[in-house]
Amino acid sequence: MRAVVMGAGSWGTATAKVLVDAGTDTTIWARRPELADRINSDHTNVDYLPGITLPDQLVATSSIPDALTGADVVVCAVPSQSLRANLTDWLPHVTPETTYVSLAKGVETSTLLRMSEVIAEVSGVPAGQVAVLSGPNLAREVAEGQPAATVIACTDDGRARELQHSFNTGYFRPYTNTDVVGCEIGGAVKNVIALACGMASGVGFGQNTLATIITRGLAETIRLGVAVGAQIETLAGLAGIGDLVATCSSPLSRNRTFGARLGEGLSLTEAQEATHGQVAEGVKSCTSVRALADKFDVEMPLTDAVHQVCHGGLSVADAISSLLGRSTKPEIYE
Ligand SMILES: NC(=O)c1ccc[n+]([C@@H]2O[C@H](COP(=O)([O-])OP(=O)(O)OC[C@H]3O[C@@H](n4cnc5c(N)ncnc54)[C@H](O)[C@@H]3O)[C@@H](O)[C@H]2O)c1
Ligand SMILES: O=P(O)(O)OC[C@H](O)CO
Repeated sequence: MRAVVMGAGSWGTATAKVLVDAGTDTTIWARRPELADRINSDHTNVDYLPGITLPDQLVATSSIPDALTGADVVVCAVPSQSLRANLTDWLPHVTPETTYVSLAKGVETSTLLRMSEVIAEVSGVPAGQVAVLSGPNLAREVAEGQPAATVIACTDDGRARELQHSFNTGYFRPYTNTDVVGCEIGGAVKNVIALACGMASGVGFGQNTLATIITRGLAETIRLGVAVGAQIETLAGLAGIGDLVATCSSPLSRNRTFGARLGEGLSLTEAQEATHGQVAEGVKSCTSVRALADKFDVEMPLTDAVHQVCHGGLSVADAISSLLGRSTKPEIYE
């Protein structure tokens, strides 16, 4: 079995390392030839994972045909909003029987489709040929070989189990699940909630506030998930609460860090400049997650507030006042 990881950013590179460490024959595609050359010659990706040594067996290329021809598994490791355009370029070189694995955590803003739906629509393959890998997986920690678990979700359970084997290492433990919807909703919404946690932390609030946002963030994730067909158990698992806690708590999270910069008083443009091109998915996905919630008539006050701060000109202070000024209610409600 040969895997190709399409995208050599933080998570694409860490995932390629996992695959090689699991004994899978792996190629990584980088947009820039100089990055591919550096991975091949120095076994490093200093732009995204400085200080990490990549396995000698990892082969890099900047040629799309060379990367994709003959690949059994295509791992999609580009940002959510660019996946459709990238796939369109890749498709002529992909074998029809290929299994796709989506790493992207977002909802397409133009269509409100989840990433597995975008892959199935663009490629024309059945849903059972598309898997999702999602969990509490901060790229740097995984690349360092720190213990972590993840979920490989696919409606075709046999395919999920084959992939589980290809990604299983002594430090990275994949579980299977057939609930693709739950994994993708968990992954997309946690980025938005991490922005909210970052904002609170940037303002100077402590753990009570963060725990409140995480818990109420999970409540709105579950409301949306159930409305679109997810299983609650998935959202109580690694791709739900697991990823939510990791992302909302870690200074390594780009989303949390982006939110913290807004909380400290930086403008959206200043916060964007400070990311140095690395994607904070929640900034765009707060728009599509909010639109999906509107479509299914689901209440998501934290997502609304993040959207208003990022795209509606609301200050973080006013967002906090408006959230706390809402009418009181029972904790558990429909
Ligand atoms: N970094 C993590 O810790 C992590 C962990 C799990 C999941 N993810 C998810 O994986 C996906 C990829 O994240 P990442 O961390 O590798 O991102 P990144 O910003 O570090 O890298 C993105 C990669 O995609 C490439 N790319 C191709 N087309 C692009 C385009 N049009 N615009 C921008 N970049 C383009 C870039 O060159 C780069 O190699 C995201 O959806 C993210 O939410 C990230
Ligand atoms: O750095 P972030 O905020 O994109 O989050 C990284 C991962 O999704 C954590 O699982």
